[in-house]
Amino acid sequence: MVPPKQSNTIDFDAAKLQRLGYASRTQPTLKPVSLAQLRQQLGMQLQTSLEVDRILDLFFREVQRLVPLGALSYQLASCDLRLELGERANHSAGYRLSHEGEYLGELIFRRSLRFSDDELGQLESLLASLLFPLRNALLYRAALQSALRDPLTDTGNRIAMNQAMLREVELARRNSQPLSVLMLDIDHFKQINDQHGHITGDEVLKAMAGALKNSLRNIDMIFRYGGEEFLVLLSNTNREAAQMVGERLRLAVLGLQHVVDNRAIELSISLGCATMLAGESVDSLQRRADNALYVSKREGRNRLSMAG
Ligand SMILES: Nc1nc2c(ncn2[C@@H]2O[C@H](COP(=O)(O)OP(=O)(O)OP(=O)(O)O)[C@@H](O)[C@H]2O)c(=O)[nH]1
Repeated sequence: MVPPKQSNTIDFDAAKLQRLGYASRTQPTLKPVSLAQLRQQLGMQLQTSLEVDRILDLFFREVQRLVPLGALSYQLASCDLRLELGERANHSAGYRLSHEGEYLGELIFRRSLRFSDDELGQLESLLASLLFPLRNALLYRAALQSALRDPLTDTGNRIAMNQAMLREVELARRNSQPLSVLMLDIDHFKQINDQHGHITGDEVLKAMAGALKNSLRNIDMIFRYGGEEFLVLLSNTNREAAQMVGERLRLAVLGLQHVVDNRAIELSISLGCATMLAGESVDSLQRRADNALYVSKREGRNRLSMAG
């Protein structure tokens, strides 16, 4: 941990916190305790979960038995983790967390009153109880993620795809929202492998996945379900919007300049799109998108076909 610095900050993010629903969350009043008691209790409580957000939520709640806080924010950019709890305020004390040289993220306490030196000492002491549970939760999260991701393209794998399809179909049905699926496949990929070798083939796969991801919204999900086959799940997206996204993806890949031996490899994809029908099953939705992809291949490739 590096020493804290107090700072006065202008509260640009309060509106965002409110939107996320954290601002209105009221904290139950817990009985005050001594520092030693709280450290002991935290040591046990924080081991009851392996979820980062649950651990930080517990920590935020418990610490306030000793030091009143307005908000706690945590971020670890390398893991795409960002968490905001409570209501933001002007005064902050920030800590860079690390454990045996391993960086565990940045944690900031905030409130409207300045922190006293005593309070900062207490916060630092309590932070020590957070390090082990937080590190374990981060390791667990990384293990879970690697079980669900394709390491070459950093997209979801087939297991993640099956889980997401079930979840999104159920959510779309419950919320009466549209859901669309795009299935896509690189054209003549075998030729690329045959002419330039598998390593180049792998590089093309990576570059293509990157181009697809850059053309999607954060909430869209992309999975590699076969060698050179990808599925994109577009939540809350109707047929017309999905058709636009599909075209955007097709053009993004067409515009990719992948150069090997001073020559650009020509790349294109074929796509099939289906939008969920009332009461439709996961299998049927996927099958209709796959059939549409087959139509695109049959009709000459480098095109998008919409399922009827
Ligand atoms: N480099 C590389 N190649 C792969 C990977 N997975 C599958 N492939 C190759 O992808 C190629 C797929 O070939 P096909 O199914 O014939 O399809 P295609 O050549 O793309 O032809 P169309 O889809 O009909 O346009 C095969 O040569 C596989 O070996 C991978 O992870 N890396």
